[in-house]
Amino acid sequence: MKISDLRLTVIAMPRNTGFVCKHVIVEIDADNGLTGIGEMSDFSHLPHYSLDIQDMAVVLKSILLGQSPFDISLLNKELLSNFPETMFYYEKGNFIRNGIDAALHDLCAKSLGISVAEFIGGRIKEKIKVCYPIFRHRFMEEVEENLAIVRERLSKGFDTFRLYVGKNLDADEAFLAGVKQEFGSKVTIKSLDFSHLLDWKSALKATKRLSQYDFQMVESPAVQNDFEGLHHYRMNTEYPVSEHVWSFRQQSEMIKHDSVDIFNISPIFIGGITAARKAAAAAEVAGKSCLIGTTQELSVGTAAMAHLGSSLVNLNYTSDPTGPELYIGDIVKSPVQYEKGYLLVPGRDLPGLGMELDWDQINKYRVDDLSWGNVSVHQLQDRTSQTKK
Ligand SMILES: O=C(O)C(=O)C[C@@H](O)[C@H](O)C(=O)O
Ligand SMILES: [Mg+2]
Ligand SMILES: [Mg+2]
Repeated sequence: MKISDLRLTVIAMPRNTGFVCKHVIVEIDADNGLTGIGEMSDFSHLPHYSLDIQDMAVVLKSILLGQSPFDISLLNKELLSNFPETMFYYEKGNFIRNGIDAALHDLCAKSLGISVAEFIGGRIKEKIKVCYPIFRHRFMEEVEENLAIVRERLSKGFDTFRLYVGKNLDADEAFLAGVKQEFGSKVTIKSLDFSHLLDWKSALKATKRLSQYDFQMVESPAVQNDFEGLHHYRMNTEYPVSEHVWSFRQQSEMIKHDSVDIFNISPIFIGGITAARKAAAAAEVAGKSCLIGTTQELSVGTAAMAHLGSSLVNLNYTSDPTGPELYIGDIVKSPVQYEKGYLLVPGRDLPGLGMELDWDQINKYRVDDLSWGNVSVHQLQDRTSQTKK
């Protein structure tokens, strides 16, 4: 089997909040007539520049065409040469590598008539506990809006949530108090996510203030790549600490500095299933746990994470992929399924990722390029369409 062609299609998908995320659907054709699909998810993150999609396709074809899709390690090495790791959370080169690597996994598994989970080592679990995101409060009036989201999601079986915090601690506190009062033990707050907005001491002070309420762990309580700061924070709190993995060098520093309890591993942020498996293996060797994070993918990207999560022996914490529940639409005929707050891993009977593109939906949401609309930094940080300053 040889790779014969590649196509990239840009999608602009609004969230229920009105915030629009741009994703790129990847199709890799093989000379046996099969097509592998992948997803470069959510380019709508800082930094505020965009990539030329036509030029990206030319570069990727120069790397992939004529190659065997089974040479996944070699092709990942080539992709890494072209789109190197950086020490930055939202490095767009990782998004590119992720979409290609997922499509290669889909293509190879399809050609063998097996699912991606089987292709990467088999299934430890058939469903993955996830939590629904409550985005950051900037104003007190957002508290009631967010309690209404919890109410609505609980009615749909989501009993676990994660809260982005740190911009308005009065509102964060009011929300946590409201959850405790209205829902009690029916609702679990998995984590407070500081999103690297505060230095470690400010995050520690905020954590102590909010610790009168119930939550299980804390994520990103220091500025990016402050490995010592994460360690200082971690030594001064009883909460497990998680951090996203955005490069092997960064993960290596976090292991050396004993910065975290949990590695938040998402294929999108480390550049694919192949790289994510290496990061999970490094975590296992270092005696650390993992959770599957998210950039909030569509169903193709979410399915890739479900297959990955299914195969991990150290996936010991509630994970985050809930993208298909956040967007107003999707781009596949049968979106991934959630049941009682679990993401269901596509069945063994479905080859590859188990996803089939829906071109009616794709044509409904497709756009020409990754150019930005009129969007502000706070909207990008908090994934909101709200314009109130
Ligand atoms: O855990 C996180 O941090 C995120 O989920 C980051 C979010 O910004 C996510 O990428 C999103 O687009 O909602
Ligand atoms: Mg996070
Ligand atoms: Mg995102």
